[in-house]
Amino acid sequence: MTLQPPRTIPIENRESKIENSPPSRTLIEITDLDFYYGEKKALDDINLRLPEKRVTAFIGPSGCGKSTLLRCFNRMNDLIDGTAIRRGSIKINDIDISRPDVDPIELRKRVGMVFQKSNPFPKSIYENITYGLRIQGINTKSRLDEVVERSLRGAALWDEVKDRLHESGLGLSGGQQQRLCIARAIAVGPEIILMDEPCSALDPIATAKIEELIHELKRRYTIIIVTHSMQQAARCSDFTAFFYLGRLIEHADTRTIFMSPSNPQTEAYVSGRFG
Ligand SMILES: Nc1ncnc2c1ncn2[C@@H]1O[C@H](COP(=O)(O)OP(=O)(O)OP(=O)(O)O)[C@@H](O)[C@H]1O
Repeated sequence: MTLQPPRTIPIENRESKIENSPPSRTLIEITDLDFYYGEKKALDDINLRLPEKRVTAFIGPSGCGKSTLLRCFNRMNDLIDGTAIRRGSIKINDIDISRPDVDPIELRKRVGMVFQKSNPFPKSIYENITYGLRIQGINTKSRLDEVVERSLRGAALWDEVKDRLHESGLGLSGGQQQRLCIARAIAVGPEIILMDEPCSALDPIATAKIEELIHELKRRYTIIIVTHSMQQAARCSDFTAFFYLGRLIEHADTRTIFMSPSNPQTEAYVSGRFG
């Protein structure tokens, strides 16, 4: 007897039942977006609306443009020479984020990012969290203490580190470092948190903690997560967008994408037949 891989990912036990949640307004609106690296088109005619205080997963095979689109939301691609949105727009709260009067530094405070590999600064846990506030000129100890505690609690890390706040962030485990990076993003008061394969370097226990945290964070933040793990998308997202060769193939609530996708390419990908 040959064991076949499951054709669909079981999502019956997910706590996140969007069917029972009130509808959420659109926070990010992407219209007719074409994005280029030099002469290479990496995103082709993307139209997508992402709801506030929900988790949206971006899935698709390597090179399909997931990270590129993620980096458009906080204009991180501006840091790469030769990149350009040549057509279309991205609006957050109805404001086109490419407008010349939108300051990318301000934008990145509102749209925080957590990367594949955790990247704490080589500083104490306390300094990691307060760094963004200090460069804004906030130096009052009581205020910084308050933000440190709130951010670490928000990232489910406070109990593990409250007695070693002045030790190096680099002394934490991989999973703790990733939660420290989430706390650092939270500290500057974002609305949106982008996560680019945040668990790909973590073991299953650390991954489960981050997924649990994502579930908590969506009460206050809009989360977009790029993941190669179909199980992770099924477990922790409310909506899923499937990309292929720079195009958005299908976007729907996660249950629909995994249980009854309308596009045959989506079906083939989520059932593990390609990718
Ligand atoms: N800095 C860059 N310069 C030129 N081309 C790039 C750059 N970054 C990405 N690309 C190209 O853009 C396309 C989309 O890449 P992107 O990294 O967004 O895909 P992805 O779906 O996130 O892939 P992966 O799952 O492997 O991370 C690919 O063809 C890639 O080679």
